[in-house]
Amino acid sequence: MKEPVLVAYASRYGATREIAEAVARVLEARGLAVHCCPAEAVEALAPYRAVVLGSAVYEGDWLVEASDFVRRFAPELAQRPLWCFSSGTAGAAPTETMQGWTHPRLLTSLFAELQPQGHAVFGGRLEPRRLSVGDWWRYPSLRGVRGDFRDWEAITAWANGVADALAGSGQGRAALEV
Ligand SMILES: Cc1cc2nc3c(=O)[nH]c(=O)nc-3n(C[C@H](O)[C@H](O)[C@H](O)COP(=O)(O)O)c2cc1C
Repeated sequence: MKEPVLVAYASRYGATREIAEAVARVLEARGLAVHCCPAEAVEALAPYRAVVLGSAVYEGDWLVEASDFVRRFAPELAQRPLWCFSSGTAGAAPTETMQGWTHPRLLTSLFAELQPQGHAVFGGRLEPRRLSVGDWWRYPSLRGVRGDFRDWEAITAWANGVADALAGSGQGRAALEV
């Protein structure tokens, strides 16, 4: 059996974890061995043939667990096919911070260096009753924005694109964007 694909995620309230799990299920259904876990739990990339890394977006950036993952494993990530996805309310929320958000600010240079095969931005989930008091008060412009904006069809299609690329050349250079 080929080495597994790692699906690593950073998630504060579970929405991004569930997207990562859906991506992992699609890859598994396509016959790939997959390991899906929180980014901070990954100790080495040596066992993996490819990496899918997803993070929730908070105040315009990825969560620190995902940024740390990229910094910790930059040399190994440069040697493997890498796909990234972000989950946020961008597009669904009428706030300046979120509109037009596409890439994590702090990671722009690292993204240029690592050249992921694709970076998808998926709608996330924002349920005020789930938020910590800190998050609720820290981001007043979010008030009034609520709902589950995750598009499972788009997520499944993107994951199938990742599987296609891995099955095709073994490296999959095709850029996949949603
Ligand atoms: C305090 C706070 C800040 C947020 N900032 C952004 C943002 O800048 N851009 C965005 O698209 N979504 C933003 N969101 C929405 C979250 O990214 C979205 O709810 C995401 O799906 C949460 O994922 P999680 O449950 O995995 O943590 C923010 C949410 C909160 C509570």
